[in-house]
Amino acid sequence: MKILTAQEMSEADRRSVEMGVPITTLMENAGAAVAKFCLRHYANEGTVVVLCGKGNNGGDGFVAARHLAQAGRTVRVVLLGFVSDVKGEAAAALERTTPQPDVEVLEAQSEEDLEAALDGAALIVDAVVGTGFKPPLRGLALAVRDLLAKTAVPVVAIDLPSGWDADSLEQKAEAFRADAVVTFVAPKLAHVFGHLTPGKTFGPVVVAPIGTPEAAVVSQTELHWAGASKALTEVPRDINGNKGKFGHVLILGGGYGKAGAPSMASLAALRAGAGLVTAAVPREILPTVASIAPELMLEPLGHETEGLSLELLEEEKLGSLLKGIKVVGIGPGLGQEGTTPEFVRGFVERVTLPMVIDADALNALAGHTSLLRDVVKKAEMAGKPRTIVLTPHPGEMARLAGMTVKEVEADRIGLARRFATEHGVTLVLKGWRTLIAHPDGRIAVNTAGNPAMAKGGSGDILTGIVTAMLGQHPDDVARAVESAVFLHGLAGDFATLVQEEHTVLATDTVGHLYEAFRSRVIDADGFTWIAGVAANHNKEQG
Ligand SMILES: NC(=O)C1=CN([C@@H]2O[C@H](COP(=O)(O)OP(=O)(O)OC[C@H]3O[C@@H](n4cnc5c(N)ncnc54)[C@H](O)[C@@H]3O)[C@@H](O)[C@H]2O)[C@@H](O)CC1
Ligand SMILES: [K+]
Repeated sequence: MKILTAQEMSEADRRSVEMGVPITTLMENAGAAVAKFCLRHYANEGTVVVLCGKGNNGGDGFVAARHLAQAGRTVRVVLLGFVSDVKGEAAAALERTTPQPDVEVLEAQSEEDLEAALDGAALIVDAVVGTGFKPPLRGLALAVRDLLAKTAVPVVAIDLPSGWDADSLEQKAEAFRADAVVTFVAPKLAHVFGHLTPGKTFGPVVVAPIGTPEAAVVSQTELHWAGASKALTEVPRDINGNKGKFGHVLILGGGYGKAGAPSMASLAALRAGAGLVTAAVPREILPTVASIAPELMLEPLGHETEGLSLELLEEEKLGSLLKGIKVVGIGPGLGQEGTTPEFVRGFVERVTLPMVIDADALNALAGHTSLLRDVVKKAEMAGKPRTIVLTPHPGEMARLAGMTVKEVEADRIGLARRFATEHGVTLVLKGWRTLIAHPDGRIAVNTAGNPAMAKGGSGDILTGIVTAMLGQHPDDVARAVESAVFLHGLAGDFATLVQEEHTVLATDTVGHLYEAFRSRVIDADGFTWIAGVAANHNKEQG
């Protein structure tokens, strides 16, 4: 599912018309979708107040009002202006709505009018402005924003909360409050980079199909939504699958006082469906790591104090370590003692298995990233392309790229794309939002996860999940990595729903992976949930 700019959205509208789907149809489908969402997710009694602007966003509101009235709701349409100001498609939609007996239409001219109109509302639909927003918010819309801020009545925004700039990567506080957003055709940048309620887990942001032909949707942003790749995990596992088929993966990590990281990565790899997981860790911490799960197999590495010895890179030692292994996750808790960094570089050079490089293994590559480009090129020449996935947080990215964290955060999309394409690797750049940049330059944006996950261990379990997904889907690297990142965030969302943002531990998140796998991003109405999947799943489960 592509992520569009407002410009690309209006071009999609234009192409739709050229392809025989008129705006009237799009508006009718849009309004009907909004009404369906409201009827399914919000209380089914009390007055629905539909706040309408004079443009087509308002037009969607008129259509939604008609459907809500036909479903038996008492509906109050509040126009910010005069009916005579409404033109074109929106005016036609208003015509189709006004004969409804239970739809009253008020023309609001002042804050008092608005206050009176909102009185007694059980649900508010924000159809004031959508992609036609020209900042800054002005006139009566300002009064509406302030009134909505003072009420707790649920607000469903059509297309965008009014005051959101569709193309913005972060939202300004001037926008209308919204508890849910129903947008159309595809998410816009604001839907995946903004967040409804700053500091709280997402409200629902859903994408409704409205009949726009697929061919009409063209995007130059080269950005798409990572959640669509979850479909990869929704294919029932092969009934005559076996441990080997689902991949035997190796987690290589651990060091002095860092038994937890490889333990968590291994546990997460098991929970994410790997057939077999072996943890290769220094001898001293082996019993501790083994205690995380009896299902885990162990391989002793050298001694933690002097770091990993280069002898481990010898042919037969490496051969026996990697016997039967499909994918390696290297780095959790590895440390940087002694020869460890040199070991990591030697490992990346010699081992051609798909690998996920995280944490201290990433630090070992800082200043040596040309090694990545070289080994990828060498493998390509040999006709056996290599799969290398890096999973840096901004600090590790800064060291890898030789920049400051501030510089990394200043242009996350550009940097991720450049690094991935220049080195021929898949780069998972963690943060808000986590980006998955593929070697071909395409970038997926993850919209699952929440601040509760900014805690020790979160990265280790992501490494485990990515490693396990690659082991199960070696021929679909892009979607294996995208689904792993999305499932990781989704599990964190489920954990936060039953706990609280301060208390969730990385191992709790692992414990909620089953809900993440079980949930669906497309609901019974055909709406795609860009955000709010966890809450909706729990609601649907009743
Ligand atoms: N494929 C799609 O996305 C479709 C889009 N449609 C709707 O059409 C909308 C776009 O319609 P328009 O282009 O007519 O524009 P909008 O309706 O989004 O915005 C124009 C209206 O917003 C007001 N406005 C603009 N900036 C403002 C500001 N800073 N402060 C206060 N008021 C402001 C204008 O006065 C005008 O009333 C979309 O958001 C969507 O809801 C649907 O009708 C059908 C298809
Ligand atoms: K709106």
